[in-house]
Amino acid sequence: MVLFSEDQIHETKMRGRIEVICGSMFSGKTEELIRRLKRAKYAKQRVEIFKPAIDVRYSEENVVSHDSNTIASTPIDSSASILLFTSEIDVVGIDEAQFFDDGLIDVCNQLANNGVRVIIAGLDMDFKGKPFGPMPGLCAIADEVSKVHAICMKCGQLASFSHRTVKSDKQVLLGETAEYEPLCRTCYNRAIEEDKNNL
Ligand SMILES: Nc1ncnc2c1ncn2[C@@H]1O[C@H](COP(=O)(O)OP(=O)(O)O)[C@@H](O)[C@H]1O
Ligand SMILES: Cc1cn([C@H]2C[C@H](O)[C@@H](COP(=O)(O)O)O2)c(=O)[nH]c1=O
Ligand SMILES: [Zn+2]
Repeated sequence: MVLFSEDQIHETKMRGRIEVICGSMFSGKTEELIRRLKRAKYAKQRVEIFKPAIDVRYSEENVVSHDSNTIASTPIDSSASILLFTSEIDVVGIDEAQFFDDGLIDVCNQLANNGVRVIIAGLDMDFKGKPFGPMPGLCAIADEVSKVHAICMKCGQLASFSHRTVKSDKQVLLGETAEYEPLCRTCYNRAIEEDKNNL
């Protein structure tokens, strides 16, 4: 699998395609998204970046990684708004895609069919280990999916799961290290068993 995109044709030539960067929290999705978008800007491409307006964790306007890398973005409430901002655009970046409606799948297909390179970052699974929002559909239509991993906070192996450490059953609960920890499959299953026993 090609983990990081360094393909000259994909990066600098006008050709519609969909790239998905997915994984658990703290796996480097936003950093990788920002890296690809900054490279597109160096290549003098016209770039537009979107995030869900509900994601006000680090900034209302910018896309910001856990390591404080940042890039300016347009916060929007609905995936349909993306089409209003993307005439004359070469590359579209979307962060926290799991929070968008399912209409995002059609929007991304339309953009790619019109020659736009679409780069999407999002959580593939919620805290219950279930597929999150439009992410499975986006993975299905993507030309390339990069699954990235955090480091398990309990054993140091690669982590694919986001364990919620506070009591809440809502699917959407914004948070960082005070609310979530990335865990590998073994440590996640153990933590879920412990959570059940502590109810
Ligand atoms: N357990 C962890 N494993 C890996 N990176 C971590 C961990 N905890 C904190 N980080 C930090 O998170 C950064 C990745 O942040 P970010 O790109 O925002 O991730 P994501 O968008 O996937 O949540 C890493 O560079 C590192 O500084
Ligand atoms: C697992 C999980 C996460 N969230 C929230 C928590 C954060 O605000 C974002 C994920 O951000 P990151 O850039 O991937 O670290 O999503 C949630 O609402 N529900 C969940 O199940
Ligand atoms: Zn582990």
